[in-house]
Amino acid sequence: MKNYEKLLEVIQVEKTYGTGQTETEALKGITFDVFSGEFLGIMGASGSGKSTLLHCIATMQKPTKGKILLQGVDISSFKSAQLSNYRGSKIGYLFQEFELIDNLTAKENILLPLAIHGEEIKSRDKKLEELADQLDILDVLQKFPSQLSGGQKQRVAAARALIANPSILLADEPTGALDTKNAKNLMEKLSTINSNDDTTVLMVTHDANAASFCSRILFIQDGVLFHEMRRRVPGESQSSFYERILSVLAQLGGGSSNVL
Ligand SMILES: Nc1ncnc2c1ncn2[C@@H]1O[C@H](COP(=O)(O)OP(=O)(O)OP(=O)(O)O)[C@@H](O)[C@H]1O
Repeated sequence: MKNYEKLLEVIQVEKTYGTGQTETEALKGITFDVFSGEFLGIMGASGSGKSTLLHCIATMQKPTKGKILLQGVDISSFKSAQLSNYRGSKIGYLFQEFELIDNLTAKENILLPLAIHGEEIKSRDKKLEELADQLDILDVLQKFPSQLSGGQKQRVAAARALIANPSILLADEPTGALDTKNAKNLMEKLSTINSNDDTTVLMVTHDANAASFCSRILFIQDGVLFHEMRRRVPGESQSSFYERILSVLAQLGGGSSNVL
């Protein structure tokens, strides 16, 4: 059994966009912890605030109120060098639409975050090889994004998000642009990396299949926490967890569909 430590604390976070008639309260005071080594899912209907939450954690948005602490330190207190370190090596970000750079090879895309942060790239050769092996992209490293399948593109993007050894991988709908087979393949690989390397993952998803790989799921409704569910240990099967996820989604208004 893993020894979980508190890695991230989200404390009463509120986020309001716009003012007056255009004002939208995307997050209305949300509180939860993320423990080191866990695979945490965030689910909720469209517009419930999931991406806003991830953007606040990634410092792409600033909460209107509340705090986010990484290992006890308020991320809003970071000055530019700390902020750059946080964005460059404490968090990794995996987007729905891959966001690879077309005129760089897969390998160059993966190493880009290190180049941006002025790291000695050679020292990461071992990490690159290890990730490429884990994500099954060793034979496409010299190819350009246009020469890759959607599944390969997302696995390259995952390697890029993980190359700097982040404390936490933030994944925003990582299977959203993939077919069922590639989605399952990506989730299996992320799940293995999560358990073997103890990489903490925080993943927003609409997809109950993808969510069934998580160890815990937070359900958000209208900017607040609606429900929390944990995969039973030891040994709840993925299919049993999947069925329980579907039943919560149904309460949230998702009907019998596996996608909200
Ligand atoms: N930049 C923005 N300016 C104004 N309103 C915004 C902005 N971004 C999001 N919103 C609003 O905030 C609310 C939450 O949006 P958010 O994108 O966080 O939801 P979500 O749960 O990720 O949705 P989806 O599943 O559709 O991606 C929505 O009402 C949305 O219209």
